[in-house]
Order: sequence, then structure tokens, then C-alpha cells
Amino acid sequence: MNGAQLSEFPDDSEQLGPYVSGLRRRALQAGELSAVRTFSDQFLLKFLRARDLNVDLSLKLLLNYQRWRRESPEISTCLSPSSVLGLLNTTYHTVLPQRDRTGSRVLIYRIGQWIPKDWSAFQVFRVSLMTSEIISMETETQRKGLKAIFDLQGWSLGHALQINPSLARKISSVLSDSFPLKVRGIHLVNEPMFFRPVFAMIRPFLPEKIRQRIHMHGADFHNTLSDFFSPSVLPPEYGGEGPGIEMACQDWTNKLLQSETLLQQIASHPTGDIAVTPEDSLISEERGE
Ligand SMILES: Cc1c(C)c2c(c(C)c1O)CC[C@@](C)(CCC[C@H](C)CCC[C@H](C)CCCC(C)C)O2
Repeated sequence: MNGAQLSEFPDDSEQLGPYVSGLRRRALQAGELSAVRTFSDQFLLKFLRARDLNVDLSLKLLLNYQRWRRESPEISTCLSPSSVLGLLNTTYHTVLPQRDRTGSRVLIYRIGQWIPKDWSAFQVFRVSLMTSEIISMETETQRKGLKAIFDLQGWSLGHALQINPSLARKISSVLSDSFPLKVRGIHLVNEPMFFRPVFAMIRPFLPEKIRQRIHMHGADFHNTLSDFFSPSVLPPEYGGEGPGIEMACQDWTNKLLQSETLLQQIASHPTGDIAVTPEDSLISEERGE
């Protein structure tokens, strides 16, 4: 049986058992995580499904996720939707209510709604991390991944100045091998000429597989975007017949706000696995043992 077929089994199925226990054993043996007592099945399955049940690759992803969180505390330790409510209320971001025809989640980021003097790149990044944590709990998203549309209308020098090489590295890491989500497509629309230098900072760190999934549509995107998304899914602003962008953004903002407690738990948990108590997973040095 291949990974895609195995991915279809439910969380508690017998067929997945050996993969879950295999990854758990390997993760607990790994030097960096030696003091962690355990991981939940649910948590391990996110990494297994993201890597089509390949235990070696899932372990690498799990370790990268832990390292990314540790090395990016400015982003990972504060996952509070209410702290960025002003940004969310500008209709900067949404996850569309409908999946695309392949089952992927569809995310929209309207970068021009972000006013760089009001919100730092770290705060903006946190929004993506919050959404990623929420959707990565969905079984269907674990199987079918996500596609993101970035509307770069209004991209300015002020935006570009916020993206330094260190942040570019963090962006490419989460896109490639540091977050348990399959990135099935990145679609840039309305990208101006002077977005190129920023993209040139991110691109070199991306594996070929992800590079090939990045599509630049330009200003005349209505026709080409519809090659990838059926009209019933997209908002009218993006050439579809789905719910309007404002409404969709409002709905997702509400969803994030409802997840405030959950997200804060994830942010403050030593491994991000909230299905186990912190005492069960805590790294002993941190507890002063
Ligand atoms: C798990 C996951 C995360 C966490 C994520 C994204 C995706 C697809 C994920 O799967 C995409 C957005 C990103 C990388 C956060 C970006 C935050 C910055 C500050 C936005 C600035 C604008 C970018 C210069 C626009 C182009 C980026 C693309 C080339 C990805 O966060």
C-alpha cells in the first residue's frame, strides 16, 4: 500500500498503528528530544500524513518543526488572534469555506491590506502560523494539503524593507520542511516588478518541488487562476462565484478568535502537542530536574 492510500485511513485505524508507534519510538530516541516523555497519536499523525507515512521523513519534519519553533520565538511564542485583531479586521486574510477540487484548503493573503508601519512582519507571520496550526488539525487537510493565493496589490518599499534575509529563511523553512502541512500551490497575483528582489531572497532556499508549485499570475490573473481553482470556490474579487472576500475574511477571523485558548496552549507548550499534558511531554532540563 502506498502513502497516499495509507493516509486515507482514520486516525485510530489498525493499519496506521505501526507507523505511529515507529515514529514515536524514533522521536523519543532522537537526541534533541530525549527528555520528552511522549507524543500523542494525533500529533504524530500530522507529521506522518504530511510525509505520506514515510517514518524517516516524518521524523526529520518533526525535528525541524521543533527547531523552527525554538529558533523563532518572536513568531511562535505568541499565537493570540486578539493581539492582531486590528490586522485581521482589515480583511488581510481568509481560509475559504470550500476546499478546491483536489480537497486542498485554499488560503488568501491580501498583502496590500497590511500597513507595515502598524504591524511588524513578525505579527503578520504569526497570523499564518495561527491558521496553519488550526488547519493542520483537520484530517482532510493533513491528507490534501493547502494552496495559498497571495494578492500583492499595494506591495511597497515599506513592505520590502521588513523582509530581511533572516526572515526570508524562516519563510522558506516553513514552506519546505518545518511545518506539518503539504504545500500544494503558491499563487501570486498582482505582483509588481519590485517584488522580484524579495522573491529572489526566498527562492534559493526552496527545494525544486516547491519552486515548481509557485505560480506568478500578474495583474491579468482572472483567466490563469481559473486553471487552478474552480469558480465555485473563489470569491468574486478573484474571478469566482463563492462568498465575497470581506465576508470570508470576517468568518475566518471569527474562527481564529474562537481558537484563542487553543492557540495560546500550542504556543506555550514545549513541543506543540497539546493532546498530552505539558508534564507528560516536558523536557526535564526545563523543569529543573
Ligand atoms: C505553514 C505555512 C506558513 C507558516 C506560512 C505559509 C504557508 C504556505 C505555510 O504552509 C505562507 C506564508 C508564511 C510563509 C508567512 C509569511 C509572512 C510574511 C511576513 C508575509 C510577507 C509577504 C511575503 C514576502 C509574500 C510572498 C511569500 C510567498 C513567496 C510564500 O507562512
